[in-house]
Amino acid sequence: MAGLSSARSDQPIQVRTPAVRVSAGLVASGWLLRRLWRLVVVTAATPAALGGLVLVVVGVLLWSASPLLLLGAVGVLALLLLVGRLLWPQRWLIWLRLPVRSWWRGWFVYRHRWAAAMDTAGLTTSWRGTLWNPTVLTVTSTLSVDRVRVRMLPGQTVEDYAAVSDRLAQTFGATAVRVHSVPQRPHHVEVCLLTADPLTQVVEPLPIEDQVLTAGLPLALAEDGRTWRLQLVGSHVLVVGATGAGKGSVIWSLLLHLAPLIRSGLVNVWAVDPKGGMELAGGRSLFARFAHGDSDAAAGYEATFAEVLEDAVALMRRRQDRLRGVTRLHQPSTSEPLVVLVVDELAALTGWVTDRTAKKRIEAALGLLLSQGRAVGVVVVGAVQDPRKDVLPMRDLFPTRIALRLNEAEQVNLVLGPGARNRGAQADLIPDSLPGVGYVTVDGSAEPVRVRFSNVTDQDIAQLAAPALQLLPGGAA
Ligand SMILES: Nc1ncnc2c1ncn2[C@@H]1O[C@H](COP(=O)(O)OP(=O)(O)OP(=O)(O)O)[C@@H](O)[C@H]1O
Repeated sequence: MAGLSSARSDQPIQVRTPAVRVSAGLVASGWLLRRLWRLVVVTAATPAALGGLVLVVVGVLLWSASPLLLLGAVGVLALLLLVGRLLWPQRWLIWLRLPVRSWWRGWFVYRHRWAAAMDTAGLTTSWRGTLWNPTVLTVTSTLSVDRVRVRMLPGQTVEDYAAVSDRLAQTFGATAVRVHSVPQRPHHVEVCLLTADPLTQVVEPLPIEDQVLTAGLPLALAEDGRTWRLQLVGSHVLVVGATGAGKGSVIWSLLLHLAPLIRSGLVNVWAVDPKGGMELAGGRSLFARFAHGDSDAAAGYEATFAEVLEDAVALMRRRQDRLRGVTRLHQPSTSEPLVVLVVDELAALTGWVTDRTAKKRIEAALGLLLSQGRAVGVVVVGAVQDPRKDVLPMRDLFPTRIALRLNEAEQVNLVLGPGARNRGAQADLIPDSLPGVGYVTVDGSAEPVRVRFSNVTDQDIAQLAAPALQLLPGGAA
């Protein structure tokens, strides 16, 4: 063994492998093959490109048979497209117009200008003398937004793209750019470029649906044209907005979609309207409890609110006793409905209360409900104008937060969470002319979504609160 150790040499070991010499022709063919393979993959993965290719091949075949045949085929195709558009406008849009638009904008707007745009936005990297660009993976267009999925360069983060969103918007002629991470794809980022704003139009109440407690309540339209749904079971909802921002439309949209469930007994709404009942009185017939303050009450104006909240805490505790060890999330039923505590002006229960005893009772009850209520089917939906901590100390206990028009830029992060404004939630820049427009964040998904809540008119409210019409045989009311 001693021989082995004495065999060690102090000479450096040769670790560099000898260079393999490859002919230039081989390298060029390899490069060409890779490019061809990529073209095949991209064509096969893009229905519009595949369809275009098939059309070109058929066109060439027909032309070689007879030019007249090609002309006839083009005429028939144009007629079919026209009929399809008239008879099935939705399918025409989804199957033809949007794929073609995605393909067109993908190649001629984004990939065409991508390298220059990345360079001027500072998103390229130089490494060992080569300039590297993030890669565009896919482009999907709707009529109002282009979603560009990008593979980031090593070392980049989603925040790097969010920081230059204004530059990207200017480069590609978009009205705004939002940047999202992609779940389970840490190397990818989704850059959403807004080409038109569907939220400048007033949104009519969306159709009433069954199963909204599981699918989510369709309360608003998102800027990408999709319906935004509120998952109420298992969440508390905070709505913040300056005066006239449209907080009322959020609460009334919610009540509109809950109304059938209230009538069937699956949901109980307890309404607290500290503004003397001015805002919610129209929905009185829908509420299991309605506290609006009484200026003649012996115990004081705010004592009624404390009482309702304490009753909700007592109910919550009874449910906790029953459900302990049975389930971790209560499922609403007619025997044990979801209790939705709607508070129109939370500040009147927290910051502005003068009666110190009532204030303590309210704060204790609200804190208990917000920290323990959602698992047992007691949820709070609260609206407030001012999100500061001294007005609303427990705002972090709301998993769903909605920021309508706000007065100051600093308020955005207070409501939606740190970094929300950098990610595009500019709630302080929402104009007065767009009530009901706001940004929403839900715990667990970092990106704020821009939406417009449906506008519920006084007429809708009057109909909503009217007792359900009894249908007589033959359909007459
Ligand atoms: N989603 C909406 N779409 C269109 N108009 C809306 C919408 N929401 C509210 N409005 C209009 O904006 C105005 C103010 O709305 P609303 O009363 O709901 O605001 P608010 O935030 O509750 O204000 P305040 O705090 O002063 O009560 C109303 O005239 C209403 O018609």
